[in-house]
Amino acid sequence: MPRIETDICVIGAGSAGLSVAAGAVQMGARVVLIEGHEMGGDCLNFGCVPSKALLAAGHKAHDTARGAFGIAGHDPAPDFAAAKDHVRAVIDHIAPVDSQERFEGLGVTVIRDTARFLSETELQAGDTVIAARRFVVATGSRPLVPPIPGLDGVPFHTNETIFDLRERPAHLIIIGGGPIGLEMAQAHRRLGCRVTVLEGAKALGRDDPEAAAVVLEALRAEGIEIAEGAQVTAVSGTEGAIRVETGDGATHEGTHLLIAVGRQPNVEALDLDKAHVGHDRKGVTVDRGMRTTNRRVYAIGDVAGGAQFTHVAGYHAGVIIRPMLFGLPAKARTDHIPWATYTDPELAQVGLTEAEARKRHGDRLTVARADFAHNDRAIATGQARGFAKVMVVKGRPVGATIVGPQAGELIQTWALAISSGLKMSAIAGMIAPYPTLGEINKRAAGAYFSPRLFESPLVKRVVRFVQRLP
Ligand SMILES: Cc1cc2nc3c(=O)[nH]c(=O)nc-3n(C[C@H](O)[C@H](O)[C@H](O)COP(=O)(O)OP(=O)(O)OC[C@H]3O[C@@H](n4cnc5c(N)ncnc54)[C@H](O)[C@@H]3O)c2cc1C
Ligand SMILES: NC(=O)c1ccc[n+]([C@@H]2O[C@H](COP(=O)([O-])OP(=O)(O)OC[C@H]3O[C@@H](n4cnc5c(N)ncnc54)[C@H](O)[C@@H]3O)[C@@H](O)[C@H]2O)c1
Repeated sequence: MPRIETDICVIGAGSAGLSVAAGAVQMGARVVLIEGHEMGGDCLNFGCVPSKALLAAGHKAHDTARGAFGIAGHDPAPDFAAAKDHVRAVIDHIAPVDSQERFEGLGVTVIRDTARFLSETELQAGDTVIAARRFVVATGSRPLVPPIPGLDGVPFHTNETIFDLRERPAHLIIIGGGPIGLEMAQAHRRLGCRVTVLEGAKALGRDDPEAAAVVLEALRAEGIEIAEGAQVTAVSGTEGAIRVETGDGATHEGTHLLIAVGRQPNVEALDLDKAHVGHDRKGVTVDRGMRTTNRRVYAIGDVAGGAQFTHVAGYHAGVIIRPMLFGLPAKARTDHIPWATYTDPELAQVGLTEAEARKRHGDRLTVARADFAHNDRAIATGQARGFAKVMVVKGRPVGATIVGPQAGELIQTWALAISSGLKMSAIAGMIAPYPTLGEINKRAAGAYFSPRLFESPLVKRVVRFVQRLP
């Protein structure tokens, strides 16, 4: 049996594994990368990339249909299969960056097979045994398929199959009102499908409720039916005629079904027990340095059971490079991680939500806000709905929520402020070009200072005193 001795063995060529492999090999380590399925993992093949490409097609159809500013809209008759061609073309465009050829060109040994541990220091992929100084488990997650009665006898889609569907579903029922469910709901609605979302609790339940409400109102106004508190209890039917029953006694009928109720870590195939790597239902158990219960083994990205985003997977990779390559300590932070849901309007968050900040900081919290209704660029472009609010403690932001146009871009100001410990004065003192959507951030910072300036008796006394001077 072939045997490889290496410095670092990475399992999984998704966002997390690719980032660590590319970084480590370019800094001089010998790296083996093992991938059992598609290079690029979920984000490229079944996640971020296809979902944003499909949303882009949907947004284009919507804008064409709507018209505005004296320009007539017209029925774009969206070609569903052509939209899927766009999705495929986008994946193909990006794929070379994540490809086996590119990584081999960097000097990584790539093995295309499923990996499983043999012991604390060795694993096997295909017929090759790999012994490594350090292992990185970056095996990601897959869609959770809940044990709903009847589901095993009904055809359904997940994020792993929905992007291959080339015929437009007449009526798509989506179980789950999280980011996957709602992004897919809007993309399909705008491409001409009828869409029903069945959410067992609150849609976008991890986000600020006030901001989530803005998104939900916009989606409902487009004709997407969103039922909250609608836990799915039974599914029946065949392709083209699906029936879904919910705990509130309602029955929903549609032609296609998408399951989007969360994720499940990919741990089963790894034989983690043989390596003495602890794990549970949420994923591999890690400490703040992303180290598992076996000190030679790290776990990063979705499989580590924390926030499940591509940028978090990349961040984890950066955190473990320090100890693995340089023997230096490193800990992952979570207080500065942003995320965005790419519906129209977008919803973005970094740090604490208002409710979390209130719970943690009580009366020390100030919430500063600004509305897109007063942002001249948003008004000019007909996008003046939504707001930014910033949670501030002792003059520094501890969280920010933005719902509105380009929220995923705009949140980056606050992501920088929180990750670098900047004060609100840094944002208030920044000059933003006029007229930009980004002015909303400066305005929110200004809103933090205005009561302190305009409602302060001390300020007024000082001003009156200075005015008496010659
Ligand atoms: C529909 C959808 C939309 C999303 N949109 C966004 C978004 O807009 N922004 C964002 O930040 N995040 C988004 N995400 C989340 C993002 O895709 C994940 O957080 C990210 O892909 C996690 O990267 P990862 O490397 O941890 O795992 P993955 O990308 O899942 O990669 C893990 C890899 O490991 C391989 N593997 C598993 N087990 C083994 C084994 N035993 N041996 C060998 N190989 C193995 C798998 O085949 C896979 O290629 C989205 C997810 C979905 C599903
Ligand atoms: N824009 C982005 O960054 C983006 C986009 C998509 C996905 N993601 C990542 O993927 C992860 C998974 O997304 P998701 O939307 O699948 O999961 P999620 O956990 O965020 O949402 C799933 C929803 O399904 C509901 N649900 C569960 N069981 C149900 C049932 N039987 N009936 C009705 N509703 C039920 C839950 O209450 C929940 O609101 C996200 O947490 C995120 O990390 C990110």
